[in-house]
Amino acid sequence: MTEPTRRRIFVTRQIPGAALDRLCQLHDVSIWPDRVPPTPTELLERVAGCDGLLTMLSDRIDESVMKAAGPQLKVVSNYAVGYNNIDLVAARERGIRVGNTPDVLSAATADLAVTLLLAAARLVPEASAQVREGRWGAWEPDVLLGVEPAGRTLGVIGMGRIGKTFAERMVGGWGMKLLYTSRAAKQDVDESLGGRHVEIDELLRESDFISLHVALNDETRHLIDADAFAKMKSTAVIVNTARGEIIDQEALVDAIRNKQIFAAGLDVTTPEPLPPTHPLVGLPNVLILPHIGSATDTSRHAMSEIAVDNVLAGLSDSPLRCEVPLA
Ligand SMILES: NC(=O)c1ccc[n+]([C@@H]2O[C@H](COP(=O)([O-])OP(=O)(O)OC[C@H]3O[C@@H](n4cnc5c(N)ncnc54)[C@H](O)[C@@H]3O)[C@@H](O)[C@H]2O)c1
Ligand SMILES: O=C(O)[C@H](O)CO
Repeated sequence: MTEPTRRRIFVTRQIPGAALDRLCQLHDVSIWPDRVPPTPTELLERVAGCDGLLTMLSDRIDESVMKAAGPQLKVVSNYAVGYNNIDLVAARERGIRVGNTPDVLSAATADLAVTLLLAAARLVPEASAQVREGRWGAWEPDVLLGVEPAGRTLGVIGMGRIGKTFAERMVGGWGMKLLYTSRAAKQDVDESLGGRHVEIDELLRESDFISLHVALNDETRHLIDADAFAKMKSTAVIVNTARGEIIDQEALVDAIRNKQIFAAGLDVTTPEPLPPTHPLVGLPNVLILPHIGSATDTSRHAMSEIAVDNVLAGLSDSPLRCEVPLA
């Protein structure tokens, strides 16, 4: 019996768990050894001759990368649910399947959005800094007064898997009233969470807490700009666990400085990493985390399994376990 053909795979970072072992047993796998991503030039060099790529959200997989890989490239498996780093049009034109890792990270990411919302609303970054830096003078009745979510209005922008998981937590736990935007009203959200599908302007005006859960694409880039901040309440808290580019960051800096909104909690920024000298970093009522939404042991192991399954399916010309539609 002939051995199945071993294919060439490039994996752009070491990933948690044992899933890669399955790939290595069947194929010739090369894994980028560093903790920092390959540069665009290094990526072009490393993909040459590959049949499959297992990529991270920080790798830009555009036409030049697909071309550098060669016409035998069958599959790009992204280790993320978001796939804004991949040129889907170029993939479709070249007959390359694209995979992602949905669902298994929804709970972890929704939990982090809750964390950001509560921590930003209670001014945790500044409170913590006061203790660490020896600026905590005394217990005082009127400093570091935050805002409470209970019974207030929550605006969820993008009612997909994570948006809904987050809304369940905030409506169930804090009795929040729910407004949301999405391409269409969601009957299950309206019925189970008392949600109301609204236009974005109404959501921006009425919400006390706003959380972003849309995918990044041409329609959502800078969706939250200076005009949007101008519509928000001065007591509003905004949370972003989606993608940094959905917020116009200069407008966010102005909105915080001018007290147009109360606070912000960000897991995602532009660029990533955000330089420590960036004006957002110095603002006491902005909490910034290093893109850790899916960073739990459970989620990342499950993402590894799906990402490897996606590569294996793509190499055998089968539908992927989680396939991004290209049409
Ligand atoms: N911080 C993190 O670590 C982390 C982890 C997971 C996901 N994410 C981000 O969260 C996003 C959402 O993940 P998900 O699993 O909920 O995806 P999803 O596809 O289930 O939800 C995204 C929602 O955005 C909506 N949407 C997309 N484009 C839109 C547009 N132009 N106008 C209106 N609505 C639009 C879709 O209809 C969908 O309901 C991902 O795309 C990713 O960018 C971040
Ligand atoms: O899109 C995603 O999956 C996140 O940004 C990282 O898990």
